[in-house]
Amino acid sequence: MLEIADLTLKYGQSQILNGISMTAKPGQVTAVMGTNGVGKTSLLKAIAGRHPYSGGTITLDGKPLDHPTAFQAARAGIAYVPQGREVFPLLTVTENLTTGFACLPRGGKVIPPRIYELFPVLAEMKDRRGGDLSGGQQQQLAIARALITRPRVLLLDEPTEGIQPNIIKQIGRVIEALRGEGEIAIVLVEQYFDFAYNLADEFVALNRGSVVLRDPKAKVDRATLLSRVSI
Ligand SMILES: Nc1ncnc2c1ncn2[C@@H]1O[C@H](COP(=O)(O)OP(=O)(O)OP(=O)(O)O)[C@@H](O)[C@H]1O
Repeated sequence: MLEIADLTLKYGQSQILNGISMTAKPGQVTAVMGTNGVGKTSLLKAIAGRHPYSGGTITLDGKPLDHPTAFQAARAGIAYVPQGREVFPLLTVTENLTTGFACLPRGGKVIPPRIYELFPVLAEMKDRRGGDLSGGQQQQLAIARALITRPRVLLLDEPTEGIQPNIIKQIGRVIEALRGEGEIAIVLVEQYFDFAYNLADEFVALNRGSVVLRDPKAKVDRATLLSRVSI
C-alpha cells in the first residue's frame, strides 16, 4: 500500500501542495481529480521522485521512501506514466519497452508475454519507431513500459488526454484487468470525469493543493464528486 502523509511541495517560493494525505491500495484504483493547476501532476511527480517535496512522508508497503530520486522510486516499485507519455520517438517499440529494464535486477530483464496480451498492438508494431505510433498507441506503449518494471504502484497522469474513444475503452479495460489481478495500486489522475468515475474505487479531489474530498466510491455520490472537482 502507498501512504502519503502531509506532503508539501514548492516551486521556488510558490507553495503548490499544502499537506496532501492519501492512500492507494493494491487491487484498487484511486482517482485523483480536480481542475487544471490544482497540483495533480505535481503530486505524482513527488511520488515518482521527479520533483523534490518539501515536507511530509511517502511510505510504500510500510517502508518510508525518503526523498527518492526517480531511479530509487522506480526501483522501490513506483512506475510513472507521465502526461504526454514521453515515448522515445526514434527508438523502436521494443527498445522503448526495454528502457524500463534499467531499474530491474539482472535476471529480470525480460518483456513478460503478459505485456503483449494486454497490448496486442505492441506485438504487431514492435519494430516500428515510437514516433511513428498514433497518440493512443504511444499511450499504450507508455503504460506497457511502466509495467515492465513490475511495479507495486502505477501512477497514470491523464491517460485519456488527446486519445480517440476506442483506445480510451481499451485503456480502461487494461486498468480493470490490472485491478482484477489485485497486485498493483493504481493512482489515476484524470480530468475525463466519467472515465475516472467508472473505474475508481477511491476518490481524492484536490483544490489549490489541498484535499477537499477523500472517500471510497460507496460513500460519495456522483453529483457531490462532480461539484468538488469542478470548483
Ligand atoms: N515547473 C514548474 N515551475 C513553476 N510552477 C509550476 C511548475 N509546474 C507546475 N507549476 C504550477 O504548479 C501548479 C500546479 O500544477 P500541476 O501541473 O501540478 O497541476 P495539475 O492539477 O496537474 O494541472 P493540469 O491538469 O493542468 O496538468 C500550477 O499553478 C502550475 O502552473
